[in-house]
This record gives sequence, structure tokens and C-alpha cells, in this order.
Amino acid sequence: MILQIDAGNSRLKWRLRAGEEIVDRGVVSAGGVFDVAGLPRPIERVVVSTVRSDARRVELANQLRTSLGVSPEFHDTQAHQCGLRCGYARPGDMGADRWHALVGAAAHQHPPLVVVDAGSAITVDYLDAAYRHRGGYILPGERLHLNALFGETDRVRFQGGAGHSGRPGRSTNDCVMGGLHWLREALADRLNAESFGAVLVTGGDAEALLAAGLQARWYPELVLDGLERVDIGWEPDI
Ligand SMILES: Nc1ncnc2c1ncn2[C@@H]1O[C@H](COP(=O)(O)OP(=O)(O)O)[C@@H](O)[C@H]1O
Ligand SMILES: CC(C)(COP(=O)(O)O)[C@@H](O)C(=O)NCCC(=O)O
Ligand SMILES: [K+]
Repeated sequence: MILQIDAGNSRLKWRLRAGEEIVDRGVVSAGGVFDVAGLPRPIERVVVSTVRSDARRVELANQLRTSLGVSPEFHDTQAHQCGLRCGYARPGDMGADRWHALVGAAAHQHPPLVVVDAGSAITVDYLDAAYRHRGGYILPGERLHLNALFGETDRVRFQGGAGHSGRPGRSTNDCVMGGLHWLREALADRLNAESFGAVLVTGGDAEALLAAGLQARWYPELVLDGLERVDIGWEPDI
């Protein structure tokens, strides 16, 4: 079996593939322990897409090697791979999750397309009909947004809560949660107003963006879908 890992800044997402079948999958939150020892065996290979630091990459590799006796294969952004061309002058600077999400999107949907990954950061990337990455945007994700308000102010304190009245807030909590909803709606409206191509959304806050009106197809494991295509050398039937 092959263990596929998407190690983001907030959570580690994984799934175990045996041929055509996904036999297990999971999410490990920040600070949580990835109980690798408890996974079904045998695991012959481990492939990883990660945006974490080199030190955290080494830590993950050591854990996997110790627990599974397998050295993970890390896949990073490439200038040209799976028929796609990266729009960065320095491809290695672009987060591997963004690159793999683009590959995964191209495998699900003929471009032109837009990929939105609502993770620790919200990323938006554009792939044209010739499979060329035309660049993108990086914004703070919801957790970072709320952490910044809490951490960088003395008096903005809130409990959270999903509901949004649609009216201006009359308490600190409602102002904060309403403001978060405003940002979701603003991003959804901005993307809905574009006509670049189909929008695909992934990431831990994807459902919140969809609930705020984003018109997009939801692929919860888009990064892992792309990592898998990179691993098997997939190419689009252009
Ligand atoms: N249990 C959770 N732990 C952390 N973030 C979560 C959780 N559930 C939902 N989220 C939301 O998902 C976002 C992180 O999404 P994710 O795609 O896992 O990020 P990354 O790929 O950057 O690790 C956070 O901004 C947070 O709002
Ligand atoms: C922008 C990101 C933090 C998003 O990662 P995530 O939110 O999934 O943890 C990640 O793609 C990254 O570290 N990128 C490096 C900078 C760049 O892509 O230009
Ligand atoms: K991500």
C-alpha cells in the first residue's frame, strides 16, 4: 500500500491507497500525533506534499522511518510536471500544496480553471486552457484571521459561533463573526464575478466559503489527488 500525506501548516491529511481502493484516511490537527504505528500494513511507500519547514520535514521523515521503516518521498513544486507549467519564475518558492492542488484539479476538470484552497492561508490559483499556471493570490485563512484579532488586540475577545444574522453586530463576538462572514462573502462574490473558468475549492474552510455563496465544485482531497497523479506520472489527454 501507499501512504499519501498532505502536511499543511494547520493539519496533516492522509490516506492509504491499495491499488484502486482507498482503504483508510484521516486528519491530524495541529499538535496532534499522527499514529502511524496503528495504520494497516504493509505500507511499501510514503509520498508527501508539504509546505512545512525543513526542520518539520525532517521530524516527519524520522517519525515515518522509525514507525514504518520507509523513507518518505517528498514532492515539491516543479517548473513543468504532468503537462502543467508553473507560473513562478522560481517554482521552488511556490507551496507544494498549491502545485499539487493544480495538478489534482487538472485531473478532475479540463482547464481553464481556478483553484481555491481555504487552508491556514487561502490561496487562489489560475490554470489556463494550455495548462499554464497564470499565478495566484495568498490571503490569511480563517484561523489566522481570528488568531490575529485575538493576539494583536487587547480587547477583541470572542467565543466564535457559526450563526450570522446578516445585520451589523451589536456585540464584540457578533462583530467579529460577522466580519469573518463579510470576508467570506467578499471572496465568494469576487470569484463568482470572474469568468476565467470553473472554480474548484478545497481546504478546511471550503464549506464555509460555499455556504457564503461561492459557486465552485468541492474536492476535499484535491492536494492528495494531485500528489497521487504526480506519483504515477499522470498526464492530461490534451
Ligand atoms: N480541527 C481543526 N483544526 C484546525 N483547523 C480547522 C479544524 N477544522 C476546521 N478547521 C479550519 O480549517 C483551516 C485549516 O484548513 P487545512 O486545509 O487543514 O489547512 P492546512 O492545509 O493549511 O493545514 C483553518 O483555518 C480552520 O478554520
Ligand atoms: C500559502 C501557503 C502557506 C498555503 O499553505 P496552507 O495554508 O495549505 O498551509 C503555502 O502554499 C506556502 O507556504 N507557500 C509558500 C509561498 C508561496 O506559495 O508563494
Ligand atoms: K492546504
